Amino acid sequence: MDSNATTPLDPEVLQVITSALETAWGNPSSNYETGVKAKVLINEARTHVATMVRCKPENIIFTSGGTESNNMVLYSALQMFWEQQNTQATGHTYLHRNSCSHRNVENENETEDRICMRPHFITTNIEHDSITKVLRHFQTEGLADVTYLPVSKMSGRVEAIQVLDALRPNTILVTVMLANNETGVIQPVGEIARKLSTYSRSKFHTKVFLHTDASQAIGKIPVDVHKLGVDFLTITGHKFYGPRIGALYVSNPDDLFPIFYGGGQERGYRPGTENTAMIAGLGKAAELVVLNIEQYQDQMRVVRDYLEDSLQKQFQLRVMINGRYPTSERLPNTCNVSFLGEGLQGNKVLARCRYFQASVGAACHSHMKYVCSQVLLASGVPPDVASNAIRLSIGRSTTKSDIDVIVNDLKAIVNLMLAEK
Ligand SMILES: O=C(O)CC[SeH]
Repeated sequence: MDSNATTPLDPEVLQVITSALETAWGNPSSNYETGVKAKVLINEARTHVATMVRCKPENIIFTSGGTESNNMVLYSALQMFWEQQNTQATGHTYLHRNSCSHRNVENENETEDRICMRPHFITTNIEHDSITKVLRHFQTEGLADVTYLPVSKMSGRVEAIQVLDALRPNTILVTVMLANNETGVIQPVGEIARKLSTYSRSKFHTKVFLHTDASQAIGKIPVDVHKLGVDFLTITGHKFYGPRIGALYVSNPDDLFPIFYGGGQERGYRPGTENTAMIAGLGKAAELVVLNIEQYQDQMRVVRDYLEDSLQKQFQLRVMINGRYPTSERLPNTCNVSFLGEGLQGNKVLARCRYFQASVGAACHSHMKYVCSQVLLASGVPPDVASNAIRLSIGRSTTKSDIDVIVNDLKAIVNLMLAEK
């Protein structure tokens, strides 16, 4: 019941990986048969991943996972900003970042003719750490200014008008996740793209790039990069029954800069001898999504809704469904729920459940001393409710009979904990 943390390999994916490990071990850069065999698998996988997000194969770069894909976008944006400044004849003196790092434009009165501009990023306050911590690093190092837009406590979403209001002449990238990993709330990325493109060009005569981390959305809802209108989109294999690698959609590869250097693999954007078997597995996982996304989506939604109905019947006023807002859409598989009452902290309830495993929030925070989810607090969930939250995320194989077992397990544990008080 923690599919948003990770998913097992689909059996067909495992079979493809195993076969590739055995038969496609050659170096894909080698131009003899053994290498060519590997290269063919990689190109087939690229085509399947491209089809999954409705783009051309040449717009897909394979990476080690969502974190690397997100880092590539953010570091590329830094480079793009300086490329733009060095070529734009604007009358201002744009100093290189090293000469700006000691100066904080936001706190100094810069004379018009020597504006020391740093790139400006716009994001939200509910992003994954592989976005937030990179941007915090940029700020600490004086490399960029960042605006963290608060999502609405009434919808769990950020609105396009907030993005437009935050734009500055030096804004280079907007990054907003497509769906949140804890609440499942889907963000209006397509609407942001439509408004951002016209507004930034009319107001600042610059292109502001748009990225979305689609890690939690792919495999649960249809994802079409052209409908979304994004310049970059992050893909994470282990969220949709694929291997622990990832990919990055890039609308214009010329806008992408490598974050490390080596051989010419991935057209130089992501050097390193390719992980052929895992790439082949990612391609199979993508192929399965293309073939089955409607079925996956419907199955997950039916079971998730049955879960929430069952919890409300069993617990009535003692249960709160978090992340469900009248004006927002949610991923079909995510249920964030709190059992109300003193002593019913989410981690304590889960520690006593015997028939299923789940989490109180993002897996990458599980090492931290338990504090309630910052995402839930940001999304308007009161602290005493957020501290009692557990995240239940349905998988492709979760059934209604599974849900009956889980709800009965929760009922027994919560009643026991209440009786012990
Ligand atoms: O939300 C999760 O568990 C995956 C990201 Se760390």
